[in-house]
Amino acid sequence: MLLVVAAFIVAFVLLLYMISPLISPKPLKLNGAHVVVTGGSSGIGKCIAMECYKHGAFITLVARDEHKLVQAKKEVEKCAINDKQVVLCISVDVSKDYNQVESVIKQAQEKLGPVDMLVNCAGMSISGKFEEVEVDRFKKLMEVNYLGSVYPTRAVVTTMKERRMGRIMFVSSQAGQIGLFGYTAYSPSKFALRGLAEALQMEMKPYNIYVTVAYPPDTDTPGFAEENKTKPLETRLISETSGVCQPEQVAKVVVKDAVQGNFTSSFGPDGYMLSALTCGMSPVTSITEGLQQIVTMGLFRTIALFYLGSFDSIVRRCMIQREQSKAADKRE
Ligand SMILES: NC(=O)C1=CN([C@@H]2O[C@H](COP(=O)(O)OP(=O)(O)OC[C@H]3O[C@@H](n4cnc5c(N)ncnc54)[C@H](OP(=O)(O)O)[C@@H]3O)[C@@H](O)[C@H]2O)C=CC1
Ligand SMILES: CCCCCCCCCCCCCCCC(=O)[C@@H](N)CO
Repeated sequence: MLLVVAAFIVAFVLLLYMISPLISPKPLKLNGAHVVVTGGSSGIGKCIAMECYKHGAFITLVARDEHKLVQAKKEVEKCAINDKQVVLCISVDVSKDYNQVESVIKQAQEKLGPVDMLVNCAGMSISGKFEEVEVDRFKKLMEVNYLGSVYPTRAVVTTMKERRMGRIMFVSSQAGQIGLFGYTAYSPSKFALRGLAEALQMEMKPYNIYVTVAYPPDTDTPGFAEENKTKPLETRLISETSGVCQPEQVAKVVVKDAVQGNFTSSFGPDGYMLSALTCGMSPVTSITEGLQQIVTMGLFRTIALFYLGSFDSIVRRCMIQREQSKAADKRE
C-alpha cells in the first residue's frame, strides 16, 4: 500500500516537472509599448516595425544610414493607429562599440520610456565557397550578426529585469538551423544566436522576460537582392527548396510569436519541420508544441534524409557541370 502511494507521489512530481516548463507566458500588450528594432530601416526589420506600429507601439529604428532611416520612419508612420504614436531614429553601428550602443539605447529610453521589446534584426549575409570567401568576412559576419545582437540586448536587459517584463527577439535564419553549401561564413553567425538565446532565456525566465529566435527562409528584401548578386548556384538551388517569402508575412508571424513569448518562430511548412527537428534542448512554450515535437521527431528526420540526399545530388551535379564546362573551355 505504502509503495503504491509513494509511486503515485513520484509520478505526480515527475509530471509536474515535465509540465512546469510548458506553461505559456502572458502575451505582451503592444499598444503603448516601446519597441526597438535594429535593422529597422530596411527589409524584414522595417516590416516588423510597421507591424508593431499597427498595434499601437512606439518605435525606435536603429541602423547606420541616416537617409534610409528617415525614409523608413515615413513609411512606418503611415501605419499609425492613433496620433500619440512616435517613431524615433537612431544612427549607430550595432557591431562596433558597446558603449556607443548603450548610450543610444539610453537616449531612446529617455525619450520613449523603457524598452518593452527589442528586435535584433540588423544583419547581413555573404555567400560563397569556403575557400573563396575573404578571410576577414568570417569575422565581419560574427561581428554584425552575433555581436550586433549581443550589444543591444546587453543594453536593455538590466532595465527589463528591474521591471520584471520584456521580450527579446533574435532574427536568425533557416541557415541558422541547417548548415548549407555557400554559408560557411553566414550559418555559424546565425547558429550562434540560438546558443545565446537558449542560455539567455534560462537566465531571464524568472524575471518574466521571454526570448524568441526567428528562423525566416529566403525573404524578398534589399539585403536578399544584394546577396543574390554573388550567390553560388548550389546555394540558390538548395535554398529554393523552401521558397521566397514576403517580408510583411514574415513580420506578422515573428511579431505574433514574440508577443506570445514563443521561443521559436518559424515560417512555412519547411520552417515548421526544421524547427521541430532541431528543437534539441530548447525551451518549450506550450503543451501543444511539446507534444508535436515528441510525436513528429522520427517522421521529420526520415523526411530530412530525403532532403539531404537531394542537396547532395545538387552539389554533385553542379560540380560535374562545372568540370565539363572547364574541359570544354580548354578544348576551345
Ligand atoms: N532576406 C532574407 O532572405 C533573410 C534575412 N534574414 C536575416 O534578417 C535580417 C534582416 O535581413 P534583410 O531585411 O534581408 O536585410 P536588409 O539588408 O534589407 O536590411 C538590413 C538592415 O540592417 C541594418 N544594418 C546592417 N548592418 C548594421 C550594423 N552594423 N549596424 C546597424 N544596423 C545595421 C541595415 O541598415 P544600414 O545598412 O543603414 O546600417 C538595414 O536596416 C538579417 O539579420 C538577415 O540575416 C534571415 C533569413 C532570410
Ligand atoms: C524535415 C526537414 C525539412 C528540411 C527543409 C530544408 C530547407 C532548407 C532551405 C534553407 C534555406 C536557407 C535560407 C537562408 C536565408 C537567408 O538567411 C539569406 N537569404 C539571408 O539573406
